[in-house]
Amino acid sequence: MSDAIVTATGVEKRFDDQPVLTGIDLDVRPGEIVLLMGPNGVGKSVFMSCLAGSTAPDAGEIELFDGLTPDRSSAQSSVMLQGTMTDPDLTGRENLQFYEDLHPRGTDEWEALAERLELGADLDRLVREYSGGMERKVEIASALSADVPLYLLDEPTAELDLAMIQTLHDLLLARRDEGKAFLVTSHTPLDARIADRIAFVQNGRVVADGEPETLLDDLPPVVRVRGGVPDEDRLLGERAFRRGDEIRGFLPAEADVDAIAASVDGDARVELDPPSYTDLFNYHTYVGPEVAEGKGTGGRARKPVTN
Ligand SMILES: Nc1ncnc2c1ncn2[C@@H]1O[C@H](COP(=O)(O)OP(=O)(O)OP(=O)(O)O)[C@@H](O)[C@H]1O
Repeated sequence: MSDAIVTATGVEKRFDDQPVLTGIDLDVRPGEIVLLMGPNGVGKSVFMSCLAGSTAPDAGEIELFDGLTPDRSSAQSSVMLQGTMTDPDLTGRENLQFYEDLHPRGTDEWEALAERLELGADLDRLVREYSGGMERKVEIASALSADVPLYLLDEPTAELDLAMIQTLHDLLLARRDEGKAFLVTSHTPLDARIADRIAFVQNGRVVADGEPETLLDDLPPVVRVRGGVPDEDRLLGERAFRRGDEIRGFLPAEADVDAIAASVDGDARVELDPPSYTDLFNYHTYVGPEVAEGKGTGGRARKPVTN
């Protein structure tokens, strides 16, 4: 029997006959941080708003806690949906107080959270004067101030600087250790550091779901080439992932490092490298197992990330 507090099965959503979600399956259990990753526009926010009860799926089922629908469980979860939480004509403090009053389990913990997020000095300014990152901090402090077992956070680290991302990670990990559950959307590989599980969304469904270490172990070998350009067809996918004069790519099953070394200039260094979270993101977003198995052409979408 599952102890999941979020169970999504076959969730579908289309807009104007344009399919966005084509059958999302996902569970979240108490005391875990689940990261929902995928490139821009893949449907992460649409799925989150289905879980929040603000968008109705066209098909599939969503159960929260003991068989509740999203609209009947809103008191037990706290939701941060991008750009929908603040009133620009109120100050940061007024926005935070409003959320405390609005949410059935709202608390005044937003004051401490605002300090942690270094927003304290700006709390009495109008939100319309805030930067994108400051507005995001108000949304984060609002969502986390409710004392609930489940938090649904849509791209909380977007627009935060690296130090703030670390602070937010610390906040989430501390609550996770108290048994709280988080579903967090992201396209920042850095966020994988705090994930107990990562689910990758592609073409409207979850294409990989597992513990980060397991997902890393399941990747094809990663090869790093420095100071030379290998024949591109020696690496998986249409594109290798370039950063300066360094190229990273995934090794096809039939290839070996020596074959790649033979295809580059004499001075170039070719070596296997342990996979990073960025490699993991690139693989599930831009390459995919169908390419590794020789069933596709790769280059799923847009540009790979290199940080
Ligand atoms: N209300 C709507 N009406 C029509 N199309 C919509 C609506 N909401 C979302 N979409 C479309 O659904 C798709 C998925 O959008 P969504 O915001 O969920 O992507 P995302 O994965 O969260 O992307 P990002 O990482 O950029 O936030 C997009 O093509 C978007 O244009």
